[in-house]
Amino acid sequence: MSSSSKPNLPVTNAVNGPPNADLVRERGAASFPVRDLTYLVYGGQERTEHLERIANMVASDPVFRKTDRFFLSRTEQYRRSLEKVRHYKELIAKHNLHSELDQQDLRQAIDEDLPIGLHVGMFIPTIVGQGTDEQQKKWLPLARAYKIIGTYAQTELGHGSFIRGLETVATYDKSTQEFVLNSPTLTATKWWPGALGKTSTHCVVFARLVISDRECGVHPFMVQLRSLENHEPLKGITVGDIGPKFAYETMDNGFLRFDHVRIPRDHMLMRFAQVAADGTYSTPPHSKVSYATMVFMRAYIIGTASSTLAKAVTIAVRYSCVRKQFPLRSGEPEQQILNYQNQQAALFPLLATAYAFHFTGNYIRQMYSDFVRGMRAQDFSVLPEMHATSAGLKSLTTWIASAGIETCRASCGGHGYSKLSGLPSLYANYIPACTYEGDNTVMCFQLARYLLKLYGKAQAKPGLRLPGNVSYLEKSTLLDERCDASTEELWLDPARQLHAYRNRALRLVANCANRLVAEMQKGKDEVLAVEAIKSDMVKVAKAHSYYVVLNNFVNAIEQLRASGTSTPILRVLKTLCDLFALHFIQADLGDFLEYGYLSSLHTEPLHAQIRRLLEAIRPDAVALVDAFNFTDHALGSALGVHNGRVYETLFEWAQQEPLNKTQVAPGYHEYIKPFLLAKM
Ligand SMILES: CCCCCCCCCCCCCCCCCCCCCCCC(=O)SCCNC(=O)CCNC(=O)[C@H](O)C(C)(C)COP(=O)(O)OP(=O)(O)OC[C@H]1O[C@@H](n2cnc3c(N)ncnc32)[C@H](O)[C@@H]1OP(=O)(O)O
Ligand SMILES: Cc1cc2nc3c(=O)[nH]c(=O)nc-3n(C[C@H](O)[C@H](O)[C@H](O)COP(=O)(O)OP(=O)(O)OC[C@H]3O[C@@H](n4cnc5c(N)ncnc54)[C@H](O)[C@@H]3O)c2cc1C
Repeated sequence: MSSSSKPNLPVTNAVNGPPNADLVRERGAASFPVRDLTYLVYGGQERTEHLERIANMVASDPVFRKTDRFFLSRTEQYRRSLEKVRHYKELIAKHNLHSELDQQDLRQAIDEDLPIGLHVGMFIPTIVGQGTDEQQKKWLPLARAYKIIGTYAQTELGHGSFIRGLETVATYDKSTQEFVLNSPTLTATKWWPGALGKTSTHCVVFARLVISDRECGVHPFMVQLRSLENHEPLKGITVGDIGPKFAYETMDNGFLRFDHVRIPRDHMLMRFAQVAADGTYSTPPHSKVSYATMVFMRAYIIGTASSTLAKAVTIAVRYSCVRKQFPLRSGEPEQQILNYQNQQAALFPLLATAYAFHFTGNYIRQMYSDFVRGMRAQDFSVLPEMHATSAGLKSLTTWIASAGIETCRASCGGHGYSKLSGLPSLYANYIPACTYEGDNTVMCFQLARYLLKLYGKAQAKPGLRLPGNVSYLEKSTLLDERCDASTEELWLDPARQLHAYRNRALRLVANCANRLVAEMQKGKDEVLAVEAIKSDMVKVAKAHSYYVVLNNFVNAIEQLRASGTSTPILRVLKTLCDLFALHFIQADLGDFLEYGYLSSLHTEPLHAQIRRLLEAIRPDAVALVDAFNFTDHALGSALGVHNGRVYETLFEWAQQEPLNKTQVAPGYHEYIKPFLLAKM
């Protein structure tokens, strides 16, 4: 064999050998029926089996392979994702997967940021939410059949968070009944929208509507960007990719400029606000109704925090079961690293959180459906609650999931740093969720503002009834109450756990409100007073959102109990719920100690109970991650493979590294050989 053409490495087929014995043993020792928990997570046996059929179909299809993704250039990754889009469409036709739900299941199984994500997730929902019946009739069939591909173009170079600051203008020309779209400045350039750069033929553009020099605020407009014949940009449109990013290589986030581009009047999405032919403007029934797609997307993002964190935890827990370091005493076998308390303390709260967020996802989905039902009947009364709650939960869940993935990566030691662990790319592709669809901090201000307002109302009008999740704001007497969990057992009482979270949230709201007043008494107007309490507002929003997550977890377990769920499943869910509740008190202990809600009388049993919960979860840890039911394809990780053949898989996958294609390194002749062979 020539020394430079082929690697001198053993050819292994060891990845498919017998499963790792430790994993097998742990799976055999679970305290609950794993399959039943899987059914519970995915909505029943039938639904689980359906999802499995789709996941297995995807996992066995070479077009959807992931293992070589780290060796592809950006352009190759983009092309590959387009190939996946084409195949996705072929499979829909071949397997008759025409329902929205089937297609969602298929995309979820493909598990990649495809350049049709924005088409499905925001372009179509905006037509549905903001278009008139005629507009929907015109564009939805084309969009659903992928005869047009669209995106959601709102953010600009100069503004993302401050939507009212957008600079793109749509000026109504009464004489031709057209809007003239223009990007008057460099900072008016649309910047960031996914799939805008190279893929989309159309987009919904958010622009400030101007009629006869009158500013009418930001509205959505349907604009064709590229020819449907040859994909060339249309006249007056400058469009392209924004260049390299932290990750997200499969997505062509784009820029877009308009040079006096004309679109017909009926291309403004006019379900709520209208411009008549003569230029008469009718205002929408709620000033923020055009922001509804963002609310939808935030609700969707909350739902995905659980599955993303669950993936990271699955990888880390399985690997920690296989990985061994150090005997406890000399001569003894080495320990699985999952036996170490520190490893459990890092991973099990995240495992508990993945389950907690699952129930938060269910909750927000239900809240969103109720909200949409109301909106269809022109009832916008739930919008403020929906907006504030989803803004807060989107922030909390994405922050925790992002930090959690990194914790999982670090807990896998050196191999966690390998891209083959799947964790670096999971992290890099997930973290923009803290920024897109509303920067998390800015979103927290929205929730805090809502809470402060309600608190003020409740103070001004005793007896006022507030909606369920915020009803604790009515009860200022709660502020005088203290924790009475002075034993480990008492800390397992859900009522006491919820009391602690409610008390903390109310105290932070009340403090913020008091500080606001104090700032105003010092002479600041309300705007500047708010500026002086902004970091506290973030804490308020987080505290309330923690309470909502815990409350839903506790309620979900109660409902499961009432519906006859088996004792072993209830027991393990209760243990997870307890760990979630107690871990996040421990993590923010200062909040609870600062105002004397807790003292060392309570913190000692709290810490002790947490240690007991970690021990309780240990024997079920593998079963609990198995219950998430991810395929190896979905995890894309050599460390998280179901059969636990971690080292074999790592070794085999590493052989694909292009540097290993030759025995002698590229560059050897130019750069290494000269000094190696130089005369001394
Ligand atoms: C739904 C459940 C799930 C169902 C599952 C179904 C599955 C469906 C399939 C989906 C498939 C999807 C695949 C997708 C894969 C793609 C992955 C994601 C890709 C990334 C997408 C990223 C896209 C984007 O980022 S788009 C751009 C997003 N931009 C933002 O979010 C900007 C953030 N800024 C704002 O929202 C606002 O400007 C804000 C809120 C910061 C301030 O607004 P403004 O200045 O106008 O208002 P204020 O003066 O501050 O407030 C006035 C008043 O209005 C209230 N308010 C503000 N916003 C809203 C709102 N949205 N709704 C209601 N009310 C609002 C505000 O609170 C104030 O109220 P007051 O009472 O006066 O205090
Ligand atoms: C991967 C990715 C995909 C995206 N996809 C899309 C898309 O498809 N369509 C689209 O339209 N957009 C998209 N965006 C843009 C995204 O929605 C915005 O970047 C996001 O809303 C944040 O806005 P910004 O960039 O203006 O941040 P900025 O608002 O400039 O935030 C910068 C910092 O300033 C702080 N800050 C901002 N305002 C305040 C304030 N009032 N008080 C205190 N602090 C403040 C923030 O907390 C943050 O720390 C995408 C972005 C990314 C990263």
